[in-house]
Amino acid sequence: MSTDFDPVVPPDAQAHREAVARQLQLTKPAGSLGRLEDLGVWLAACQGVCPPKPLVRPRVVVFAGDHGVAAHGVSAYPSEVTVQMVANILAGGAAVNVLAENAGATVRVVDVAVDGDSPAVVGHHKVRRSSGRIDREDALSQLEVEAAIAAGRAVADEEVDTGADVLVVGDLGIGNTTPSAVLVAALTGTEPVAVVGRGTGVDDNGWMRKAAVVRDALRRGAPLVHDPVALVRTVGGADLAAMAGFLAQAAQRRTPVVLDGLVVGAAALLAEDMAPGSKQWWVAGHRSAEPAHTLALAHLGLVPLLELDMRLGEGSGAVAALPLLQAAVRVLAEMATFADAGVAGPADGADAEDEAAGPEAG
Ligand SMILES: Cc1cc2ncn([C@H]3O[C@H](COP(=O)(O)O)[C@@H](O)[C@H]3O)c2cc1C
Ligand SMILES: O=C(O)c1cccnc1
Repeated sequence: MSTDFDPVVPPDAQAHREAVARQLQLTKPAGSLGRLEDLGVWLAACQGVCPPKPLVRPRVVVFAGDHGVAAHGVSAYPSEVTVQMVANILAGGAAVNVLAENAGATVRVVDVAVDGDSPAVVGHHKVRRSSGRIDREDALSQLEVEAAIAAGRAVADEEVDTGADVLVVGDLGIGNTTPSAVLVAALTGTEPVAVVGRGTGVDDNGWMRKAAVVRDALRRGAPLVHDPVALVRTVGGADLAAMAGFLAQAAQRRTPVVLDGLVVGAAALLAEDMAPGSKQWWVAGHRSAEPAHTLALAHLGLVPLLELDMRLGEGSGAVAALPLLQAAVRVLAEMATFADAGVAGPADGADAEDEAAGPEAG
């Protein structure tokens, strides 16, 4: 079944140890590159090799889908924008395209549930047109939720099989911050008002309509919090289900993923429940300005790399962080060691070796 996952294999402990030791041999005071060092160690462990190989094929996958709630005043923009933005991404004009090009990454769009005929996207993974209006009806049928999760998994397999060495997940779909807020509230046990943000920039009246929709949907979803598939079927959507399948499958395929903001964060909560331990293969690219994103990150125990007050989606915050991953790998692989460079190491009595034996991250 599309919803059964094998136990997650953690990133490689031996490569992790070697990377921690190598960081101490490089020509810098121990620990002086801070979290950039941890990032390099994690990527070496994900690759199972130290020094790690440069990231040569970063790939961004944007999952697009519409939402029935968008017709009820929860967004500052109309639903037509979704299909129009799919075209914009395919033409290379969206923020994610520019940020991806800046990082040497390529972008793919997967139409899972766009309400209209989206222009040519590679492969057919469409589950339905728009997900159901979650405050009154289920987002998906049982067959549809299984198809959506399977689609996300198949896309992850395709990307890994064609050489992606790091994956970035993005979202596109007017209204999608509403089901995402519901999922985060349900899975973190939070009050509706604390998860409702401005999304694309709704005004006060829009915010109140959104809060009412979140409250009603949360009531429908509350009994299902221990069943992630039932939860996303009832109060999520096809795009969120596909993202969850993609995230869990990336972990199955031992491929690192950079997470984006609230929408991807909601899918990550689902994926971690579907395949516990998957989060060891993810890094949080940024902290979105959406309040529910902070709750999702805290629940997953992930600390974001960037805090730029971004609130766009499309994978933009994750792609903005991608150059840090590339830098972290190169530092660990390309810096000279004290021995190579003829630079004196720590003075006698310094405790660099103690630090090497310290607790392992990740
Ligand atoms: C032009 C435009 C480009 C976008 N790119 C991502 N989003 C983001 O905003 C939408 C979610 O916010 P809400 O829940 O308030 O509708 C999604 O399309 C998401 O991908 C965009 C939104 C717009 C308007
Ligand atoms: O954080 C996000 O994922 C987000 C925020 C606003 C709009 N769309 C997505």
